[in-house]
Amino acid sequence: MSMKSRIPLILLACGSFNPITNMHMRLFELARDHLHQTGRYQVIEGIMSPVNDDYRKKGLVPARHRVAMAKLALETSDWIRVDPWESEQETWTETVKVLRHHYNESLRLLQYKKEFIKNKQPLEGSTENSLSSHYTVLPELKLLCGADFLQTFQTPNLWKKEHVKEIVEKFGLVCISRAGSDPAQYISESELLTKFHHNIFLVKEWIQNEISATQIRYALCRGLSVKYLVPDSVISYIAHHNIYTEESERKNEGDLLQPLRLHNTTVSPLND
Ligand SMILES: Nc1ncnc2c1ncn2[C@@H]1O[C@H](COP(=O)(O)OP(=O)(O)OP(=O)(O)O)[C@@H](O)[C@H]1O
Ligand SMILES: NC(=O)c1ccc[n+]([C@@H]2O[C@H](COP(=O)(O)O)[C@@H](O)[C@H]2O)c1
Ligand SMILES: [Zn+2]
Repeated sequence: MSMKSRIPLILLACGSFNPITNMHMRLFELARDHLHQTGRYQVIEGIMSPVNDDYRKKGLVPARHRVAMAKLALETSDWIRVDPWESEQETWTETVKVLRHHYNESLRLLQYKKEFIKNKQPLEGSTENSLSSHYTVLPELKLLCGADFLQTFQTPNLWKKEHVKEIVEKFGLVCISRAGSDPAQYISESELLTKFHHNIFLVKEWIQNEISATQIRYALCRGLSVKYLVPDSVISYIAHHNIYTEESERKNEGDLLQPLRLHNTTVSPLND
């Protein structure tokens, strides 16, 4: 199948990125290679979506810093970008709603492109960038994650079952192996994941790279080097703004994650 006749695909990674590490960027490269090797897909874009501050994870520094660091790190990529939409919402947004947002955005862009091709002239409000990828069929959007993320689907009150269903049924998952996690086992233990396993791509990383953002923050707090684990531009940004300190590490200490607060209540939210 030629690249042209393949299904265009966008990869979306949601997470704290506190801070972005080289491994976060590797996830995209590994996923793209894997999907291209299936012979069915052409990956046209990668989107990294740093979580909202209201997620309340321990040590989570302000989103403006996490977005700025991710932008610096991704300057060397010609296909992955950071999208601040999720981080700019008033509160934390459930991941399925982030997927819906980006899906609607790709739909809007496609309609715009079709109009453009029909009229052969730019429409109002256009940017050159918005026309950069030349697909004319609706791309698929898949959630990109590490194997530990898949494991969290089993945590009580963290995810709504109907959301997990929508993610694996409507969108799909690309999951990269991570030491200590066995994604094939999580799938086999879940009736829902087993039902939609054809839409879950498991990617084995043979060159294991156990970088963790938490360990990076700990090293920074102790004044240790994180060179070659995080891009130099990010290291300079962290030093310049003195982002990771013992004080920043205490942020949200003892707080419940926002999804646990929301899903623990018996009253369901109105904006489902
Ligand atoms: N070394 C890794 N191997 C595979 N997946 C990873 C790795 N590091 C991060 N990921 C994935 O990247 C996404 C974002 O993760 P996150 O921002 O939590 O980074 P992290 O390194 O896991 O940070 P933390 O240690 O704070 O949890 C998640 O889907 C996570 O599974
Ligand atoms: N119910 C949900 O939609 C839900 C629950 C828990 C985490 N998440 C998302 O998963 C990601 C987890 O990030 P961390 O691995 O950094 O904690 C975040 O983007 C967060 O918003 C979503
Ligand atoms: Zn993590």
